[in-house]
Amino acid sequence: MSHNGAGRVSDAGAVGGPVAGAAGAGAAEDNLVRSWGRVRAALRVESGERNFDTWLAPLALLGADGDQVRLAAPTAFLADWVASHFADKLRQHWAAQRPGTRHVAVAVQAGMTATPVAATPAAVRAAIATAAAISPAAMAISLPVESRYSFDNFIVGKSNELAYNAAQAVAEPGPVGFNPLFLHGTTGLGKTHLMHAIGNAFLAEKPDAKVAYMSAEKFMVEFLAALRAKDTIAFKQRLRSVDLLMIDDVQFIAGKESTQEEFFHTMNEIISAGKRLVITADRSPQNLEGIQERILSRMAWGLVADINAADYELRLNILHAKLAGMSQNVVVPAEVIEFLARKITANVRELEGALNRVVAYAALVNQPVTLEFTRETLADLLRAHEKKLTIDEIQRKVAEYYHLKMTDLLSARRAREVARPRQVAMYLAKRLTPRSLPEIGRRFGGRDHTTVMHAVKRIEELRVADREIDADVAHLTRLLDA
Ligand SMILES: Nc1ncnc2c1ncn2[C@@H]1O[C@H](COP(=O)(O)OP(=O)(O)OP(=O)(O)O)[C@@H](O)[C@H]1O
Repeated sequence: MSHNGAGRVSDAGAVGGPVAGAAGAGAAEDNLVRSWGRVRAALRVESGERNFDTWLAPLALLGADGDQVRLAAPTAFLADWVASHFADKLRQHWAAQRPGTRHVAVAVQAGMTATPVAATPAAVRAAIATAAAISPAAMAISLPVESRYSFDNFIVGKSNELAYNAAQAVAEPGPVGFNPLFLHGTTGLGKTHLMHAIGNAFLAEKPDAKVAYMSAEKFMVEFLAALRAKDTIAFKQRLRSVDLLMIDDVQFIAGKESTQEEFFHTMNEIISAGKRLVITADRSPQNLEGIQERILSRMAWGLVADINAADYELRLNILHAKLAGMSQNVVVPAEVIEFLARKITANVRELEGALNRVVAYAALVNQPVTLEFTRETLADLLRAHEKKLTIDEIQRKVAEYYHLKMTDLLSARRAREVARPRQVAMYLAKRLTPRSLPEIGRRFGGRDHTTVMHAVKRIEELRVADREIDADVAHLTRLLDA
């Protein structure tokens, strides 16, 4: 895919750039955030909800200077896509908001969360609200929760059931046995999802309640802005008047002393007033470094629930649920779902992203989703997850599968019942490992590289002509988890 038009892809500007960073609360940045809100609103209408959510919602505003606006995308794929499909629109809408804008650069910002602070729908809604002459200060408590995250579409398994049950308890009216609720787990395992689900369920029970959700980074940015504007009293009052306060990714304030001071007092006031507090972090309180002891012990007073990596069964259930919720009419065979669940193990965000990518691409190029199509579409992602398969493992599995001894497989015997499995093993070694033909030859009893080449060719032909061999190879590939 080419980086045409707006895709003057540059290095990612720092997250601490003019908009997303702590120092970015000035009037110019406010204007920029408001413009971004309007650009996004226009794009949402123009492109349709589905396209917008898939391709444009994950973008974050990094900043602007001269004739250029800088955006960030969480993956290279998305950056490419946006550059090649939305370049003109982005440029056109930005130029309308910010005269003189001639380029919109989309940078890849690895590790960026799906909803960076400067571009969460909440921030955008708040930005639009601000544009409609609500004072920026009102943003602090008016950050709405996202309706698309609910308890209903959170899939429960062993790794997250404690967190899920605790979250439900916090959302129910009536007394809660613990406060705060502290949810922790590594990235992309559903902490933010659960927070929004709490907010939605709480508001469903008590529509007049005041609910605030914000990232710890946003807490800091707003607090520092209030400090600068000598308006901290209003900041404190706004935040402490809520019925349910949720602070996401609290590890962000590690080492930020004045913010921690304020955070500690906010926590205390909320808890002692009997309001609910939910906090998330990427690790447990005892493993958070750079956070004041008194904050840690306050957190540990409540309920600390961890979310662990999803196991295979949960990954499978999540994929089925996400697929059922998709609007595209694309058939995804069970073997593809199983393949994704087997391969993408680290976090749910990535799992969901992989499924979206395959489905969106299949719809775009009008092709059926097959295992091969999935492998090709996700080649970069899968490479990163590849476990190092060795020739030795392949030989063992093949020998076992065909009920042969290893010594036979590696011997000089040419009888068909040994020679064919040997060719299959060579073929798999070539396809599934980065080893060269001469090296594979050496590992198969010192054979020449032309023998290996011949074996690979032969099996390729047989896979087309002989169903049984094709099924054997497919089965072995699965057994090898490749
Ligand atoms: N159990 C689950 N069921 C359904 N969807 C899930 C589940 N767990 C995670 N997800 C989805 O995975 C994506 C990432 O989750 P989320 O943003 O909540 O992660 P997180 O733990 O807050 O990550 P980070 O620490 O990076 O902010 C979301 O789209 C969320 O809906």
